[in-house]
Amino acid sequence: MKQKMISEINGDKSYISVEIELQYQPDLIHLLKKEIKYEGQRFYYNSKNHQLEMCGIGYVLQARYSHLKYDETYEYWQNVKEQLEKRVFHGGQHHLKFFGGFQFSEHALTNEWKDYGMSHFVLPKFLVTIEDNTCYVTYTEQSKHFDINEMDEFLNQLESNKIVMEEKEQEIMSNKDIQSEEWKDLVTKVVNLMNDSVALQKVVLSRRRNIIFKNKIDIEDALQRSLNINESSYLILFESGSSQFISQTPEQLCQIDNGKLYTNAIAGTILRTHDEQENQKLKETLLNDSKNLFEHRYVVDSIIHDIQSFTKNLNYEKKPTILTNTHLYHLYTNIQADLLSENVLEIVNQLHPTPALGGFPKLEAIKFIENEEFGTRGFYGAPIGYMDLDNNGEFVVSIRSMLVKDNMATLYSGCGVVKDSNADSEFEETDLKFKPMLKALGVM
Ligand SMILES: C=C(O[C@@H]1C=C(C(=O)O)C=C[C@H]1O)C(=O)O
Repeated sequence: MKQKMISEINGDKSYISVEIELQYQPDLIHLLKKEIKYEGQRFYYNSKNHQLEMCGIGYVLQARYSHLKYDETYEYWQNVKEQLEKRVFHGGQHHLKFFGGFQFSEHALTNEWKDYGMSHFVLPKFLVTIEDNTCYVTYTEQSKHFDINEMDEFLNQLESNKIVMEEKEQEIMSNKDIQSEEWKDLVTKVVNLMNDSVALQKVVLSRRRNIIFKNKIDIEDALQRSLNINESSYLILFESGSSQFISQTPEQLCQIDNGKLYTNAIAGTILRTHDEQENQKLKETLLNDSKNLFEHRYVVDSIIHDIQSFTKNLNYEKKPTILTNTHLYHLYTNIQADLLSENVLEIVNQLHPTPALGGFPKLEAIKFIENEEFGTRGFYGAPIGYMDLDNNGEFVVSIRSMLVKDNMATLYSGCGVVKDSNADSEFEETDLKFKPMLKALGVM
């Protein structure tokens, strides 16, 4: 059914944003495929409980900085909001969001990541949001370019028949770990260092795998495969220029919702088997394993320390529970508090990186990673998410992720190293953490 815009809008503000409610729910992966002409300027976001799915098509503006600029990005969004004329053609709230992320740490921008700013947020021209089973289409444009016919064209495209998405067999030219032996040596080096001195107690070390295909990687196929697995995980795509970053992460950094902060600690891992009886034992083992509990404790304590100055009424379970992924069990603790600050990005900045991705003590661990780890993390393990018009928002820790460029994918995975760690078992754990992206690529 075609939706008609009811009125012309002549605002004198810099941006105009109009929103309608659709009477049906389009398939957003199909939509990305249909809007391939916007490739390089699209994002996709599916929340962990799958209650919020959205995709951005075309970028009206991009706020990008060559440094980590949390405050500036927040100010930028406040300014855009002030210059925005909003119209909603339904009774509810306006769904426009400022989407983006901050790279893992302040490092020299390497070639690999140069399509993205160190801080990089975008305002979508078209945002399609499916929330609580209702679909909204939001069209945003600079006032001087605002053309309601563009919205009509977009709605027509959205309504047009589903396109056929046939998964193509992809021929692999090469599939290689990057510096795997050196990585194991690095794990052993850290373990020795930790046994000699207590200065460093936990460091998360990451490694990469490079897969080259004969043809260009089909990103919509990759997203569809990830969705089919139906993990209790987020699914995110963030495009810029000729780069496409994907993460299927189980890990939330924080959610800010009307003055409340929700965050969690995920750290401590055991590999699942196919035998349910064996799995019950594994879960018991994980819940009582001192190495894993120790790793987990650091993350919980550090989060609590980091949020103390801007929260009150802190609430969390004193004992972790189990988070189940397809191949892994993790230790998991939910943390909630009332917020004293409404600056979402200040909170993101305080929390990132938790020792689940950095280590403990935080600064020493980050320094170690900067100096010793091979390659640049870029958006791997970094905060990616959105802020809305009410300054609510959600950011994830973008693990189980990869950077795709044309026919090449670079996969990232890491694990916490403590003084009892063993290089071979950490290698095996990181191998399993590649699996979500290998599946997305149809490699397994
Ligand atoms: C670093 C990663 O995972 C993190 C590290 C974990 C661990 O060391 O046990 C568990 C979950 C994540 O917080 C990754 O998946 O790359």
